[in-house]
Amino acid sequence: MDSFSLFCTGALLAGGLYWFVCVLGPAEQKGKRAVDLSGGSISAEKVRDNYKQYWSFFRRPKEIETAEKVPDFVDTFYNLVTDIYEWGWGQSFHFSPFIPGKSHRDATRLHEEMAVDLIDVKPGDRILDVGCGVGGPMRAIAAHSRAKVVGITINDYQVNRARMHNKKAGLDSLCEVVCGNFLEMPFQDNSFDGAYSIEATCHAPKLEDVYAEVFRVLKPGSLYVSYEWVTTEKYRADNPEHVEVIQGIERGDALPGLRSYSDIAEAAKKVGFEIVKEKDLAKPPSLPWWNRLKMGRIAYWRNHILVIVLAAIGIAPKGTVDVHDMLFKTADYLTRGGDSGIFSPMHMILLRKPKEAPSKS
Ligand SMILES: C=C(CC[C@@H](C)[C@H]1CC[C@H]2C3=CC[C@H]4[C@H](C)[C@@H](O)CC[C@]4(C)[C@H]3CC[C@]12C)C(C)C
Ligand SMILES: C[S@@+](CC[C@H](N)C(=O)[O-])C[C@H]1O[C@@H](n2cnc3c(N)ncnc32)[C@H](O)[C@@H]1O
Repeated sequence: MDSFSLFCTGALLAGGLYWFVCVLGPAEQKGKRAVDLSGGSISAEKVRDNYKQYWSFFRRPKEIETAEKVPDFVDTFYNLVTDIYEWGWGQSFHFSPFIPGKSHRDATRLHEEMAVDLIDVKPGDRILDVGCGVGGPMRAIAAHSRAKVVGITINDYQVNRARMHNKKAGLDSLCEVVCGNFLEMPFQDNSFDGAYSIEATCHAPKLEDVYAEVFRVLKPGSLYVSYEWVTTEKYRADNPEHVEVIQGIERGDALPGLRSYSDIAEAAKKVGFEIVKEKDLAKPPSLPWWNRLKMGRIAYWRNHILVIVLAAIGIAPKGTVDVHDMLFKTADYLTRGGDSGIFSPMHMILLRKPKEAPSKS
């Protein structure tokens, strides 16, 4: 081959690689690039070990005996997945019903705005985002309601990402992010005018514990809405396929056991909330929330090849391939959970802290 052909071949290969990594890299355009994938606060050489520890802890979610260790492993999980989520999904780490003619971004925003509309807040109110991720919902909600949103997440890498995004969006005067455990929140009693949680309380080993904390920090008379991950009335514990799907969802999403839809209101009543409304937002006429996962399948294959290449050449931490592989399989379990109707990630419950404390008899 003469030097001109060699040059052309090299340029073509380099151009192709640039296109594959930097242009085609994200499943959709989000801001995080494939070349920036990291293990969150975990140093690159420890990513694989942390993944193995995570995996052996959550392998059999229903058999986790040490519930007090769950928040630490959930923290590890978010160190491992936060960059991949941002790269392949965006800044809002949740699902939303499919809306024909609307982009995923718009459908996501509408699902978030619905939460704050339900809790009836006024501009200037102080509201709590329980399990805020990197703050996608928080920013949409602050911009829509002009309320001041305080978010809490167990993962310090997410705190930094969220603060950076808030600043970039010019919303840092309305959005504050705190690193902490939602099972023991660093907030005063009766200090919030409202609260919401979007697909986050499913990480709590006992739902009552997180609901009790939200109850404590809310002002009397104020509202709390939660979008819960649940098994539906179609789930049969004696059906091996149902069990496989639910276990697959639990393992790949750091869940210490999914709850049944019928347990949610019970937990809320137990800590003193009044039930205002309860509705599975995934049910018809809503269109499938899992459409987006199905539509992304080819992109996830491409992403997997990209992650393998980036890890092989030392740009991404080695364990990223294992983490991506786990998410790839989890996407399939979630899709099967949606298709079969045995799982919902948006069982909505709207709760009120009573104005008067119930009298002790
Ligand atoms: C509420 C939770 C997270 C819900 C979703 C935001 C995430 C659940 C599964 C994730 C993903 C699966 C497949 C990934 C794909 C292989 C990769 O190439 C790009 C990112 C994914 C699409 C990733 C994105 C986020 C999820 C959809 C839980 C944890 C309680
Ligand atoms: C799936 S993400 C959802 C994030 C956000 N609500 C959204 O929709 O983008 C779950 C969030 O809950 C947080 N979380 C889980 N367990 C927690 C705990 N014990 N204390 C505080 N945050 C927790 C995680 O750190 C993560 O930010």
